[in-house]
Amino acid sequence: MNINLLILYYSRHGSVATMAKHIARGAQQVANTHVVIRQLPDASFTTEQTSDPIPESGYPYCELDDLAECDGLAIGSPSYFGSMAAPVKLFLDQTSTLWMSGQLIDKPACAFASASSMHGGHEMTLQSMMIPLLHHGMVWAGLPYKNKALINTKAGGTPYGVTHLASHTSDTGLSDDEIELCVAQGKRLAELATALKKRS
Ligand SMILES: Cc1cc2nc3c(=O)[nH]c(=O)nc-3n(C[C@H](O)[C@H](O)[C@H](O)COP(=O)(O)O)c2cc1C
Repeated sequence: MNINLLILYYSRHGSVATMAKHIARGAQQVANTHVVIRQLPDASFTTEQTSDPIPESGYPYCELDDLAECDGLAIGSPSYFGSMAAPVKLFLDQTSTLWMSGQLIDKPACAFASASSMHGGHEMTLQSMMIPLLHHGMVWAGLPYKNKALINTKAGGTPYGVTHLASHTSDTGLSDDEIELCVAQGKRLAELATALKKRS
């Protein structure tokens, strides 16, 4: 049995994009896991999408079908004022048809985030993405404390999902603990997606 995981993110400066790649690496440690990575375009103030349909660089933009077809979801955003960034909310607000058809029920989901201050909303940002996915009936996949990096980290990383503490000025990238937690998060999502798909 194969499982399809969707890793969906918005990233303006690259931190969340880097996390997505490490989460994919973890997911790919689980046999028969196919990972699809998709990004989201910027949102404009007029709420019209102004981006070209094909991004200048990186992964294709996410379409609703990518979400409908996944067996598990990792969704990532920068922390903007302690919450998910507008492009992520805009995408989620277009998922009513999936909510009505119940297509995401009993599929596992996790969230990941990057924030530039230690107490500036890591958990709140994860929680903001968790709530709509719980409405969809998805099963939350956090990070258990058996991952020692959760205790050791001096930067990001929470039991609600992996985060990155980005620098205000020049970000030096993810810490070793943050990378370890990204990989653990991806692996756990793939394992849960496999178990839940077998059960259905
Ligand atoms: C509009 C805006 C609001 C932000 N709000 C917060 C915040 O509430 N807390 C925080 O720690 N960082 C905040 N930041 C910093 C970003 O979360 C941080 O730079 C993040 O790492 C960006 O991710 P990216 O590199 O994937 O774009 C904010 C940045 C912007 C542009």
